[in-house]
Amino acid sequence: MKFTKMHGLGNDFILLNCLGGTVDNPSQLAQEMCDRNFGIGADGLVLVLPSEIEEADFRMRIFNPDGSEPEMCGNAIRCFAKYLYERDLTTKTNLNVETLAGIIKPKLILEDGAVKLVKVDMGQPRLKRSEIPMKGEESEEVVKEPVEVAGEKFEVTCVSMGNPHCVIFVDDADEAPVRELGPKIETHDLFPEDINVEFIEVVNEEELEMRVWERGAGVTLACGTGACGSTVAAILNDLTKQKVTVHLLGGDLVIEWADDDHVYMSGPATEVFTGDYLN
Ligand SMILES: N[C@@H](CCC[C@H](N)C(=O)O)C(=O)O
Repeated sequence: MKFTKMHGLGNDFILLNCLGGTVDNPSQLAQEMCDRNFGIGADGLVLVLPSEIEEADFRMRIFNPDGSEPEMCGNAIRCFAKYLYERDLTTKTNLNVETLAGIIKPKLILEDGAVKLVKVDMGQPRLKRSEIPMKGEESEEVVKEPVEVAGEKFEVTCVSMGNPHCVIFVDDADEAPVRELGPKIETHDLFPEDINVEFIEVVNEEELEMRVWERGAGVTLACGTGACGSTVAAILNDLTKQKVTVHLLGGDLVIEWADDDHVYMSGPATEVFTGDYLN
């Protein structure tokens, strides 16, 4: 089985070209291929699929290393768009991609014919409690809500970018208890579909420092939807301007929650190698 290994700021993926037919049991395959000791090793398995809906050019499915299927992945969709363009599978530089979070629109920014950056219209953030989803009485937004985890109290701001994010503001991102609290918050009773957890230090009005624990994956070097959700959370808390640079362990993303209520994410995508998986 031919595969391509790519990453977006160190958040790494295995891409499979399924334009001619999909794979059996992608959930199982993701668990095997993403294993860093017994497989190729990755934070997710991405299927490149045709779309059957008229407004979309292609369809992306992504599976976490634990086999679960999230609605969206920001870093993967930049890799997805670059993969299609560089393999001449499309000539379009503006794509409409069907995902479980709706149609997401990556735009390739070229320099001397090569893909330099990908700017993605990630759509509107969903703020209602039921949209995140989060248990409890319905509210228009979940901002600075007290939550008790492992005997400690935290204030959380929650945002859905198609997939769910729980944002906690901290004084020092490097000291954030990502590995200790991440898994406990991920599976907290409040979140019926589990949740991604972002620890955010506000550097200034235009910069955030982020550490992330991803649902179904654990610590990763970057999370695109997480950077978008965290920017929205920072703005809801009056902490930053509408456009910020988010510093992640793997590099920087520029995120803007624009006047049209859409969130825009700009960042790189990198191909690392191709191979043949012997299964
Ligand atoms: N790394 C991703 C998000 C991948 C999905 C996530 N683990 C989830 O379960 O929602 C990104 O770049 O957005």
